[in-house]
Amino acid sequence: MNNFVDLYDALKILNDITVKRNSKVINIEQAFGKTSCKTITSPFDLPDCNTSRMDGFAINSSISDFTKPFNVVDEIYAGEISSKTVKKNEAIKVATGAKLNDDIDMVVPFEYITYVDEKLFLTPQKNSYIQKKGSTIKKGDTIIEKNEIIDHRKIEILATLRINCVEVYRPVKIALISTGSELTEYFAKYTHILNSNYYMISSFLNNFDTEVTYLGIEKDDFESIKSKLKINIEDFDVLITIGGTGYSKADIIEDVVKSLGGKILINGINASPGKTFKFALIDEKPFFIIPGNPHSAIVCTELFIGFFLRGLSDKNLLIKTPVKFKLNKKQNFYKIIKSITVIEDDNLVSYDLYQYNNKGFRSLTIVDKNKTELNEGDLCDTFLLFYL
Ligand SMILES: Nc1nc2c(c(=O)[nH]1)N[C@H]1C(S)=C(S)[C@@H](COP(=O)(O)OP(=O)(O)OC[C@H]3O[C@@H](n4cnc5c(N)ncnc54)[C@H](O)[C@@H]3O)O[C@H]1N2
Ligand code: MOO
Repeated sequence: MNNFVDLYDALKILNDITVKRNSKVINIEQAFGKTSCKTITSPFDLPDCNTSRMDGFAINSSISDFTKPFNVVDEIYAGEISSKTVKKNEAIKVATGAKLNDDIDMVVPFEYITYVDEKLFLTPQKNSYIQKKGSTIKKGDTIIEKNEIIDHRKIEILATLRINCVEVYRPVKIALISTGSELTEYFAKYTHILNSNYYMISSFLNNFDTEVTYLGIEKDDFESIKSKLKINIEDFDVLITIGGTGYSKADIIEDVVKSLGGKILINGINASPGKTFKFALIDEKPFFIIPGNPHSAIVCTELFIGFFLRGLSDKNLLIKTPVKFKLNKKQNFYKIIKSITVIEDDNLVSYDLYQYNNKGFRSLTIVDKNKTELNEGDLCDTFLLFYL
């Protein structure tokens, strides 16, 4: 009964789990928040030739005499290139973004020109105002790493590089099952307990790249739970059940996992809430067994499922923040607090959710197992979820 897995070992186990996910090719407009399944490199230098950073006159300063006037031989706009070569004291009127031939070594911005007797004089510049070929990105540079989550900044670069499609992982397909003979879906049925955990978990999962299928409520009964899992294992990447982790019912889930040839890797942890959380692999598929108690269900969903889903692409998931609350707790057990992490005086600090119900990172604060007393200002591991 007491072979709890240490909380940090449990997180490590979850971090090492990989999910086999199929891929699909999508247009970059749909790529925000998706995970690239390939490394993408640049097909060419960016810019692909020298370009002007300013509106002004492009010249070959090394052969020109600035005490003499300049002749304008051509005019070009952004993206255009001139067929002319600039000779001594010749200039091409250029717009920002115009392409420059190799003989041009300086652009004199419009602010630094004068006309004397309608003749154009240019003031030499310290800065060349030329963006060099390949200075932003070199051909072959990595633009997006394998397993990187694509954002709008990277999408802009992909578009500039004329890459309009990317291969990304399909959303993680998750099956969700509530267990408990006492549960109901009907809001008006007051004789039963409403399946509120379903709303919590499904809305949480919708923040990730997932496709969630709700498979309904099953009674606390070995055969019902077993057959529900058995017929669905093949179609999903991840399975989640809620409830039935406590001492009266735990055997059912454990027996179901064993009867399906699965292996329980986490059978309770030394943390509160979360003591009865379990995790198994069935046919190599991750199976999260979340406690039914709603407070515990929230914490376990955020920490274990959130950690797992984020861990599929992210590496550094925990940061240290000072807390703004105190508490006493029992030794040898971690305490997990639903917190809100905010910026104060340029630093992140974590408040107990019930002290600070406002804008900030939804987070979990992990109070170390060795502590019996936590004071304001003490540093704790913090798992940041999302900013709301
Ligand atoms: N003798 C002991 N009993 C319990 C212990 C213990 O150490 N010794 N641990 C407690 C802890 S900690 C937890 S957590 C719960 C785990 O219980 P289960 O996972 O088996 O959950 P249930 O018994 O099915 O339900 C508990 C509670 O939560 C309600 N519930 C369940 N599912 C949902 C749902 N989908 N939506 C809303 N509410 C739900 C359920 O009706 C019960 O009220 O065990 C303790 N017991
Ligand atoms: O497993 Mo219970 O989660 O300690 O609240």
